[in-house]
Amino acid sequence: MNILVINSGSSSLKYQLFKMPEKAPICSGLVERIGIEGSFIKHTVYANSEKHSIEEAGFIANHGEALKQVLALLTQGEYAVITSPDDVAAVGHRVVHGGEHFSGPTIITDEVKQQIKKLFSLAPLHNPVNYKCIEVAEQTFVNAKQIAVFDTAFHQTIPEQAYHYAIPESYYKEHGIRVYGFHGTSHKYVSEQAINWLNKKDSKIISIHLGNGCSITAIKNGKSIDTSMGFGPLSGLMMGTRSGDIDPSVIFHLMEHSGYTLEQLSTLVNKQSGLLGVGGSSDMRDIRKMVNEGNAAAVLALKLYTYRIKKFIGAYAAILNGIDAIIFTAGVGENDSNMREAVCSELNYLGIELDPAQNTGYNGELKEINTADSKVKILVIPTNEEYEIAHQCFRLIG
Ligand SMILES: Nc1ncnc2c1ncn2[C@@H]1O[C@H](COP(=O)(O)OP(=O)(O)O)[C@@H](O)[C@H]1O
Ligand SMILES: CC(=O)OP(=O)(O)O
Ligand SMILES: [Mg+2]
Repeated sequence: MNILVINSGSSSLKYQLFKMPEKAPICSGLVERIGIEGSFIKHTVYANSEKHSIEEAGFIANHGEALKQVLALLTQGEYAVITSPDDVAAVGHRVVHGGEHFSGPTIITDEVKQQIKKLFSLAPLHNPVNYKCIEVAEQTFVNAKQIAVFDTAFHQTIPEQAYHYAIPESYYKEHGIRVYGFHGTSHKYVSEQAINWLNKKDSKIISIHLGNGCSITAIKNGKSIDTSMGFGPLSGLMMGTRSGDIDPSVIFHLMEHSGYTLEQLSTLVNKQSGLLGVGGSSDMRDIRKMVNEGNAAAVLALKLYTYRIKKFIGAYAAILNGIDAIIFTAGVGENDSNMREAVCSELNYLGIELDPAQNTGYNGELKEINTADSKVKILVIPTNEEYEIAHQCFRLIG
């Protein structure tokens, strides 16, 4: 059986087609820099233990356009892997916000779609796009099962003291206002890899997912016990275009004294802040280039971004009462060695010591980048949300 997985991130669209139960990828690909200059698609086909990739550059304005191009690559031309829509038995969709309703992989029905729709305003960069991808997949793969796997699911184990905001209980009970947490599929996947690597079940791990969206999770014995994103994927670390933590007084102030509307405020903190708002680009590669050219705004953006991660590592070391390993993953975490070095500097008090010689020449596989004496393992682990989603879908329907 073939399972196609569609993973829409805020700046990217990733996909993989797996042959199950072998868990063998037939093809994989990604569209990057959606909506900003320099968009491109990379499509890789695996056959006879070889892989062939093609890359196409050209501005891609939104996720709808990206998905259209992906479907064309899957079904047409030299690197097509699907001859009939019925080659695909199931489509696994990453859906970012599952709210209170979903704690595991779920067959998509009209009712499920309505619930995903209700959460649009809480995950404005994700749920609308996830919904759109579901509709396109339903029209394209008419006979396939459509399955949603939610970012929020892995964080269901977070205890009350971490998920309850310090507002009256009725807001939780009646309105579902609590920490949900996101990037759960990624934190689950990389922490399981780390636990295998450590060969230790009673583990204390800090997983740092730095993509366009960024979050950090404290994981004790394989279970999420706290995470930096909250009611929506907006709080915590500084991100590509999102502010991360901000005192709500700022919002009240802008409403009261500058006449900001709800929509303007949402746009400000979701789309115009973070690396883009402070440094001038949402993409860390651009920020690095600007820093090298001496751009002061980009230098400041990098400072804020790094500082916030360090602060959370300290907090999570405290709630875990120790750390066995920290994990760097996703676009920035996997590719930006300077970021890893800056985050780990002056954390020797916590037993975190990075080895600069190990921190270079990353080849896309799990790598330990700490010194031999470091008490804490520092791991770079490529995330694979698509693999985890395919696995969960297969368990549901296989
Ligand atoms: N070589 C690189 N060096 C630094 N940052 C990178 C590199 N490659 C990708 N990135 C960063 O990773 C981000 C994309 O990460 P990804 O996890 O794919 O994002 P998404 O949140 O859309 O899923 C880009 O916006 C960019 O900031
Ligand atoms: C939840 C989230 O921010 O996801 P992404 O980083 O893929 O945009
Ligand atoms: Mg992502």
